[in-house]
Amino acid sequence: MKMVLVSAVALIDVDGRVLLAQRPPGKSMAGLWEFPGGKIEQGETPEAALIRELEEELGIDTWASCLAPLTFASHSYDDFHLMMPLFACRKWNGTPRPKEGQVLKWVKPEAMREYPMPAADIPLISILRDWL
Ligand SMILES: Nc1nc2c([nH]c(=O)n2[C@@H]2O[C@H](COP(=O)(O)OP(=O)(O)OP(=O)(O)O)[C@@H](O)[C@H]2O)c(=O)[nH]1
Repeated sequence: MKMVLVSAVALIDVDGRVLLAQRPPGKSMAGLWEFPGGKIEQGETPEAALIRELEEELGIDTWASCLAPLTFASHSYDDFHLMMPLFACRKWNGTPRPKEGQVLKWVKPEAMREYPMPAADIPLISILRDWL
């Protein structure tokens, strides 16, 4: 099966809330809430992919030294297998703004179950809750 590498991040604010982004209509898995991030390009590190995606999607800057490996998702969808490292990040420059039509929401880990997420993300919720 095709292997897709995606790098994702739990951005955590001073109140311990996590940023979720709702996938816009027209995209695959539209309407589901996900962690910011995206596909890792050829020759790119997971950290570099995230730094690039955070600028493109949210207009914020962060650094590899602020990205702490937290856990990962390994999940088979119908047409591909997703391998997705999840980093945690508490420090960045700028205020996250939806640059690609997403809806953004800061969510307490205890409330994340109320936000429908992609199947791959479901096991990550309790890990994040226990860790925060
Ligand atoms: N960023 C992100 N992607 C996720 C999460 N969970 C999950 O299954 N994915 C999947 O990983 C892929 C992310 O790639 P992407 O963000 O570059 O997706 P895209 O919409 O540009 O491309 P696509 O339309 O081919 O899916 C998508 O298939 C997305 O559904 C998550 O929490 N964050």
